[in-house]
Amino acid sequence: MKLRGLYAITDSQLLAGKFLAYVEAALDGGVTLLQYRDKSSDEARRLREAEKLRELCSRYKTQLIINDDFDLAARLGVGVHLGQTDGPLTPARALLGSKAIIGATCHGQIELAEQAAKEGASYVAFGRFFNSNTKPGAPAASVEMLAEARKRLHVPICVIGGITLENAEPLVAHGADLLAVVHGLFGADSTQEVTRRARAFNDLLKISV
Ligand SMILES: Cc1ncc(COP(=O)(O)OP(=O)(O)O)c(N)n1
Ligand SMILES: Cc1nc(C(=O)O)sc1CCOP(=O)(O)O
Ligand SMILES: [Mg+2]
Repeated sequence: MKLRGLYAITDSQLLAGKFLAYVEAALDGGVTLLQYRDKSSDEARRLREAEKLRELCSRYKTQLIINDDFDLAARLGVGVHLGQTDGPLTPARALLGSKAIIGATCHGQIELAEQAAKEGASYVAFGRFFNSNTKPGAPAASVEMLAEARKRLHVPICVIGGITLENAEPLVAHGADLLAVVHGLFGADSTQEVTRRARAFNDLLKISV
């Protein structure tokens, strides 16, 4: 099945004290991929939280992706997202198996995406498209590049970086399959608002949940 939909990404600071409640609210509104992104080195907590997310995802039939750490992904039997400095795709694919979802960061460079697709990436991620609270220093990507990438690539295209309900539409119109969002989804005042936003992102992608 082609990967398309809302790609929710967790943020340990933003979700402090409301982690599982906000994640479940998002899943309730419809999430195709959920990424566990925790940049700390507290391995025991990371394992505990990832296990809880795996259980939640299995209840909501959502695919869990671990950021950076393919050993943790292999331990849990889930997918992984790898940046340009997080290790090569080929051994990750060998470790996780042919069915695992493996994503690759490609910044604003179509050549990186072509290479990642050749090495077996399940989706390629371009960004940052807008100013991002979560990762302000990420390299920039443009809508023109996205349109060109759509013509050249046959793998699902994920977009990331400062995406909100207000600015996502042109990205969908220019070929994005997956909208990867932290603040624009979880930076909400209530669980009800998280669910409403998730549903609205799915409406933008014309996905019925
Ligand atoms: C879906 C998605 N796209 C891009 C990234 C960024 O990955 P990376 O460049 O490795 O940076 P960190 O997230 O690890 O700080 C991502 N995580 N997810
Ligand atoms: C983790 C990440 N990677 C990016 C990239 O461009 O590669 S932007 C980003 C942060 C996404 O969070 P928000 O939706 O809050 O901007
Ligand atoms: Mg990374």
